[in-house]
Amino acid sequence: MPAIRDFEAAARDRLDPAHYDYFAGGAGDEVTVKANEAAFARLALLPRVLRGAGSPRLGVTLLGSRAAMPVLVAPTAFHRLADPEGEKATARAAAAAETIMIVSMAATVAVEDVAAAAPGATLWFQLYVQPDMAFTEAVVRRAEKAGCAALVVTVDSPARGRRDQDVRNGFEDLPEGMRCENLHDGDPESVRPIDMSPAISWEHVDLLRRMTRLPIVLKGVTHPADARLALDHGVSALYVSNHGGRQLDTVPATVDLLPEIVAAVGGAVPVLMDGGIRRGTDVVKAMALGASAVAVGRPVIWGLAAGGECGVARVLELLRDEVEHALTLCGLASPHDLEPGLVRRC
Ligand SMILES: Cc1cc2nc3c(=O)[nH]c(=O)nc-3n(C[C@H](O)[C@H](O)[C@H](O)COP(=O)(O)O)c2cc1C
Ligand SMILES: CCCCC(=O)C(=O)O
Repeated sequence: MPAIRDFEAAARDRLDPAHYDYFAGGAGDEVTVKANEAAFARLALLPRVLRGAGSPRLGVTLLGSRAAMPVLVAPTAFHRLADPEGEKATARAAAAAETIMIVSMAATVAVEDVAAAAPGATLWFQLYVQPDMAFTEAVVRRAEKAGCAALVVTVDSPARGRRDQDVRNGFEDLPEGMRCENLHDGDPESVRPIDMSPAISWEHVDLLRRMTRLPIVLKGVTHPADARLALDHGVSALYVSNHGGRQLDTVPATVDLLPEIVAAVGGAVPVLMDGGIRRGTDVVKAMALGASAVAVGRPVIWGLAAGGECGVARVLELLRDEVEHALTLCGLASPHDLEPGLVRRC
């Protein structure tokens, strides 16, 4: 299969339709879901020629974690709905691609088991701060102990997104035999439901900062004023995301938000982004507009549903090859050489 789109088609064929809809869908009228991809199509690339750049090198280092390419695995929930091995398969594929996997707090395999299944994988842990801070701390300790190298705190979810298609499908809960294995405090018998709380505030970020030595990445920032506030609260990186259009509908496309956030951050910390990346050229555009790296959510799930670990490995390899090819055609030796002049709005 030569493109991510083919994996999506294969995943649609294989998945229970309600599960496909859960993975593919978004909030409200899915304005943001569509906008994320459409925005990349509206950006044109203006390559340079005769630069003698040679073959590009794709490696990046983010918060002390090394990745062989600037494409990370975004945190996504419920991988066992796509493949029986679930997050273990994803982690093995991420390790093979030598990239970073951000393990979701809502994973269907415990973070300890994900780490054990993929020795050598670089894992970061995504956290939904729970109002019970003692419980939150227990989960953070589990992630630290499992060897996760950063804490990605998702802040775009003070409530769950309203996803009409899930309501129509009656998709409310995981099937028998699957649970969110990271939602306990060390006692696997006591898995709790995820509590999305509107009371979460900057104070919780400060508490987390004091709680752990792990670098904190704030995921789901879209407003430049919040980007500046995040710096005041000592975060190690920002992650521009609208949750793949699954939380607040009609938030702008993330790639369109990047320039303002990057300007607000002024190089103080790395800026990651996700939303709508389906091609190597999308990666190049986002990085030209100032992203230090990007992440992919649904493409990984399509790979997992289509072919388990091999499917994810192939999706990551495809993206790697496409980024390398796009950089070559832009006359660049590295993603670090990307700059805004390479992108035109059309
Ligand atoms: C099925 C699914 C589950 C997700 N689960 C989580 C999650 O548990 N935590 C989180 O921070 N983001 C979650 N996200 C959002 C992703 O991290 C990411 O922001 C989004 O998928 C990026 O857009 P893309 O799918 O177009 O690449 C989820 C996204 C999808 C599609
Ligand atoms: C309670 C699991 C949340 C998963 C999530 O973030 C999503 O479906 O977008």
